[in-house]
Amino acid sequence: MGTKERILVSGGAGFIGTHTVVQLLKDGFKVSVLDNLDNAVQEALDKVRELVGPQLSNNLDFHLGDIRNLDDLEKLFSQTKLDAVIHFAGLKAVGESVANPMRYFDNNLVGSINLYKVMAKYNCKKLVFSSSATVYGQPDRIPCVEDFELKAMNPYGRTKLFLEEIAQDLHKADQKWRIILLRYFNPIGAHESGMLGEDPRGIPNNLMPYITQVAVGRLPELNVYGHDYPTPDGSAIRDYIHVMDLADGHVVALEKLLQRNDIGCVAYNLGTGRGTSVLEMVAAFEKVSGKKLPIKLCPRRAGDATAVYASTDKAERELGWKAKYGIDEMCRDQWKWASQNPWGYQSKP
Ligand SMILES: NC(=O)c1ccc[n+]([C@@H]2O[C@H](COP(=O)([O-])OP(=O)(O)OC[C@H]3O[C@@H](n4cnc5c(N)ncnc54)[C@H](O)[C@@H]3O)[C@@H](O)[C@H]2O)c1
Ligand SMILES: O=c1ccn([C@@H]2O[C@H](COP(=O)(O)OP(=O)(O)O[C@H]3O[C@H](CO)[C@@H](O)[C@H](O)[C@H]3O)[C@@H](O)[C@H]2O)c(=O)[nH]1
Repeated sequence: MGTKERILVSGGAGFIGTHTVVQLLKDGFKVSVLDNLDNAVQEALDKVRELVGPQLSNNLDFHLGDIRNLDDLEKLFSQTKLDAVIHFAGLKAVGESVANPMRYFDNNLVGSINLYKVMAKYNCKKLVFSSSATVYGQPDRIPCVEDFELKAMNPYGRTKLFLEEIAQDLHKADQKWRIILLRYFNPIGAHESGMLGEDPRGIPNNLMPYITQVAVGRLPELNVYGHDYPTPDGSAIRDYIHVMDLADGHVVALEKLLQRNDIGCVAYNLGTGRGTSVLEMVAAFEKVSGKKLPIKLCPRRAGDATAVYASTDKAERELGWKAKYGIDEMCRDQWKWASQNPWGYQSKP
């Protein structure tokens, strides 16, 4: 297979980024990763290289840099011809964004605007953007359909909402832009090899990393936030999606972006279309890991929705993409990663 275009993957050392880079390299793309390692480590990209082997690793280069710094972007774009960008770089902790909104506006908004300026200057106007189901706010109806009204519930969500609107405006002003906005539901799981996975810094905010750290003994028990929701078991429902399905979704979106000139600026949900409750997730994880997870039933977490899941029709119809994996495979791969790497990419501190 010959090599294809060169893709800039901003934030490519992070959780979703590393899994996507593996699939891009395997698909024959050349990849330049730009990451400031704010929430990632170099070792993650070493694992990517190990996974794809020495030959495909030649198609991967890493640039330590920050999208808030125009010089870092200029340096990269002036030295390398980039054909498209998958833009993952950003901060994503909802609670932190409430406490420190300026950090989120600076990193996610200013950083992305810088990136788009430099992309335009170097005539690289093909973009896949990491949006989020957070743009649906507390949806009035489920499943969430792409043309629902959007709303932000917190500063993190506001950055995603603004960035979707900024992308629409960019395209309105200059039709050479081709932009795909991917709204991820709840990405979990890990590469099936157990070599790549999510490695959050500090105490995890999200359900699956928390469950994992309880299972390996790093945390004593799981707090289940809310057991009085109007759902069958009283806990909240989300649409969890295997990170490898998500990675494949990026590859198909990118292929479409490169092949078609009638993309415009368009949003797709990436989810499975199925909802799973917190307690169902605990049970599924216990089954694959053989570990009993101590849980504590706690009050609802402020700002959480009762039930959120995706309509996947549009992605199926227009991208030809559908998630392959279910909850059991997500838990299996999450456990493989965690049991092989209980302290993530680095050894026990
Ligand atoms: N994981 C989720 O639940 C989820 C859900 C919806 C959307 N998203 C979005 O997907 C994207 C990737 O998420 P992830 O889960 O892989 O997170 P992550 O934190 O693992 O990856 C983000 C990467 O971006 C890098 N980064 C952050 N700020 C940067 C900057 N200014 N310059 C250069 N690099 C920078 C980080 O070091 C990290 O490697 C984010 O934009 C996130 O908001 C994630
Ligand atoms: O220790 C925990 C952590 C979470 N939960 C619950 O588990 C569910 C899922 O929570 P979490 O994993 O934090 O995901 P969300 O709150 O759905 O938000 C994630 O998914 C959104 C949609 O993609 C993104 O926008 C957010 O950035 C990302 O954190 C919620 O009901 C939480 O209350 C617990 O019960 N205990």
